Amino acid sequence: MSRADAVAILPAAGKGTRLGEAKQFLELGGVPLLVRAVERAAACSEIAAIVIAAPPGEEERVRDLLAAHGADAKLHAVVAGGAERADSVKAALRAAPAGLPMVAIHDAARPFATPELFTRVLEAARRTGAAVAALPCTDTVKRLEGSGVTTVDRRSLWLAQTPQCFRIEQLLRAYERAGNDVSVATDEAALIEALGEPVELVPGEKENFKVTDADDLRRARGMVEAPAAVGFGFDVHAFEEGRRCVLGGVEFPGETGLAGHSDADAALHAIMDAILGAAGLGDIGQHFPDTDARFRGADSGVLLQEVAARAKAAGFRVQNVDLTIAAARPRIGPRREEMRAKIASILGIPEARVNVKATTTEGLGFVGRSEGIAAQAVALLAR
Ligand SMILES: Nc1ccn([C@@H]2O[C@H](COP(=O)(O)OP(=O)(O)OP(=O)(O)O)[C@@H](O)[C@H]2O)c(=O)n1
Ligand SMILES: C[C@](O)(CO)[C@H](O)COP(=O)(O)O
Repeated sequence: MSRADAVAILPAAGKGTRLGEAKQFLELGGVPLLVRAVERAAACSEIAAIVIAAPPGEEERVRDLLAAHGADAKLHAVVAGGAERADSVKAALRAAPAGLPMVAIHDAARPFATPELFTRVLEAARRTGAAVAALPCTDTVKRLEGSGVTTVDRRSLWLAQTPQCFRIEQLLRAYERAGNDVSVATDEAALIEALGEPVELVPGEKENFKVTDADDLRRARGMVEAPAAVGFGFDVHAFEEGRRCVLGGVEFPGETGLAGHSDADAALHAIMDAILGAAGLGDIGQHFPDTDARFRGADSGVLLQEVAARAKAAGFRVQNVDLTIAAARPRIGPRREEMRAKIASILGIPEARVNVKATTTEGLGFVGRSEGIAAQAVALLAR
């Protein structure tokens, strides 16, 4: 029968040595890892209260983050964690509310455990005293000793996850018995095993992996973030006698050019804004301000290349671009394929992924009156 008899403890005081930075505050799709882990525990109806071990000095930050994400409904306390995982868990246990006989310990670095997994492990722990989510080993396991490799019988091997659930009195007894040896235990169940008492293994979840290194972080982000992003760009430049006419990276000799700080290529500017928009990087004015003398007369092709590089640095690759130029003159049609090739080569993508369209606006508006040129573009970027 289900009952709210458990406190969830989330150790979140680690330093993220293997990742290269503390990971509990890193965001997955705009939500910090720790907040996601708390949300999963809190969604289990059998969890009545949550205690978090934060990096010392970051307790307030953790409280504020949970409140900001509306994830603090079951929060009972945030305490300062310790140098080792066991120190953090013990500090949290000391702050657990009285009257709850069960504890579910769950890594703040496991953001994808389902609430049902908490329920299943708690049910087993009420039966056995101690239970752990774990996955059977599905790869062949090798042992390397010196230069000798042998194969280990995997049929009895399981990979432990969290939640790990216990009767609180039993876990406290295990800590007491372990004394100073506690820091060598990489999980809590090992302490119960050391007492010679049973631990039940409950089938875990493949998605409940621990974010330990950079590959794990990429995988976690891939699970929650959209695989692609779309952006829209729009630009207008007025004609100005005496300037070169450059559009879509192609020069139109003999045609009146456009006014602007750079070469005023409205078409490439629209593409740049579409890419920046998809990557969430603002607009070209922020990247190449017209108050900066370095961009006077700049080749917009070079700027577009730089924009694609900045989008790539932010984790995006341009997939395709669709451009529409609104111009009474020059005539775009005869130069369309040249423009496609130029844009594709600047972006480093096949020509088939660049489309160029043109309209004269049927004589209407500022374009129709030949006062200037407008360009619109959409870009699709993949992560
Ligand atoms: N002194 C510590 C060490 C770890 N943890 C927590 O225990 C969980 C599992 O630890 P791990 O994945 O190893 O995280 P880190 O200790 O941060 O990573 P690393 O070992 O690479 O430094 C994490 O939620 C981590 O914040 C903790 O509360 N206190
Ligand atoms: C508790 C644990 O997540 C079970 O797999 C694991 O042992 C934690 O180890 P870490 O080295 O602290 O990441």
